[in-house]
Amino acid sequence: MLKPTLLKKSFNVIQRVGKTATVAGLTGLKVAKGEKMDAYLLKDTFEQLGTTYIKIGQFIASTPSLFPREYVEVFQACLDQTTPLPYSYIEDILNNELAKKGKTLEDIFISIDKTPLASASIAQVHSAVLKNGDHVVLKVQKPNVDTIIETDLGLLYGATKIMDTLAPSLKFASISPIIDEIRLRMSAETDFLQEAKNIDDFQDFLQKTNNQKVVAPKVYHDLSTQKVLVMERLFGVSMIDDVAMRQYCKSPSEVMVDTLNTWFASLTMCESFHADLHAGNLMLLTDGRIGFIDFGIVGKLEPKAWQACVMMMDSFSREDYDSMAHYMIEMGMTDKQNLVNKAVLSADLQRVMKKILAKDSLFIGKTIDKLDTTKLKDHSDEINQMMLEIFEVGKRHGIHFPRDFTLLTKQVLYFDRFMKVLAPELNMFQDKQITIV
Ligand SMILES: Nc1ncnc2c1ncn2[C@@H]1O[C@H](COP(=O)(O)OP(=O)(O)OP(=O)(O)O)[C@@H](O)[C@H]1O
Repeated sequence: MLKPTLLKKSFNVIQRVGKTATVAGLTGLKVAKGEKMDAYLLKDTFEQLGTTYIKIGQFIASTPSLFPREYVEVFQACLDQTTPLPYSYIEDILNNELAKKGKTLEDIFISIDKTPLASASIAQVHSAVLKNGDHVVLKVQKPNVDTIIETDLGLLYGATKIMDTLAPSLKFASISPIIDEIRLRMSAETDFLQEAKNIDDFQDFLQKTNNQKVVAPKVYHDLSTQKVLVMERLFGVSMIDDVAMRQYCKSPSEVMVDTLNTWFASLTMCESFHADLHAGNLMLLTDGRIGFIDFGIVGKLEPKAWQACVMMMDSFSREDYDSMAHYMIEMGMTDKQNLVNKAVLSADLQRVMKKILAKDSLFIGKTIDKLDTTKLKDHSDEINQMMLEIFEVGKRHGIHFPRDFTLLTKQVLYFDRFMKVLAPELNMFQDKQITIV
């Protein structure tokens, strides 16, 4: 039974999300000054409301094309760490899932550590040892996560529809596609068989490219189900900790170069690319190799779209706006290609970009390739703003970037953030050690 307070909360949230989304340019409005405080309040509310809202919060953080910068920034700190569930709940799920395979815990494990390695909103991770002596980790989906998400999203969707009928002028309809998108991402994240496939694809790619520097944990398919993922346990340190990393490598910067080269290569050579590679999902192993973990969120990009994206950035660095417009059209969805007026788009890009470049002394009179790149890293804000402006200009001209381009942008911003700690001297797009295409 739905509690009225829950329903009220949902309406409250939808109202706030509605404001966020409409403010964000769906209606072209600008964000008011007090908006940052609102963003903090909303983030706190989401953290309290649990799984679905935390995931929505993370969606906001990763979709600068849709939400105002204030919200994107504040939601980047949306915490997905929860108080661990007592092991008895996890054991119940393990028993149920293994029973589907005709197995029992006693058949398979010597031991399972009851203290989790990690506990987030969707899953809890425990280490264990198999009967054959292999060290593994068990990623176990928390009870009823799928039902909770479906109910919450259903409620939000329903609330949107009601608001839409009652107050059509508020443009709540624009939120339904957002909820659809979140539902799509969440259903992928709650299907561990899909995650297992993503890991397999990545391992095929490593093998195909003869990459000896990076690994992903081997999946134990015969023990894995939609709710339990059994994987090889990797031993090492998280790349959040650059001091700990130095025990196993000469320079974190070299590790960063190998990480970036592998990820960029995966964009065109792997079935999918890892789209949630924050420093916590990267490990430096005790043997010096790099471990990619947590393949719950992946993206797919047509090689042609990625090539066009790189060419677009290149055109921008040469201040060649005609060429920039050409590649932007190539990147976007093709159905309206013929309707986009390239000359007007080019002029629009030139106007907007020049305005941004003129705002900051760092950029005055310089093309990107002539900038002091050490300073460039301190200006990621301006770079983010440029990305947002490119999205905006595109939108005005009817160009819709590929869906997974948002995931790609988010990932690049992630790299940008932790490179500041691990490799402050490195410039992702200019360093000769890094191969982007
Ligand atoms: N194969 C592995 N070997 C060693 N440790 C692992 C492995 N897989 C996961 N872990 C540990 O468990 C933590 C959580 O795992 P994972 O990121 O897959 O779960 P999650 O629920 O998606 O978490 P989050 O949403 O915080 O990224 C990792 O940060 C890491 O510390």
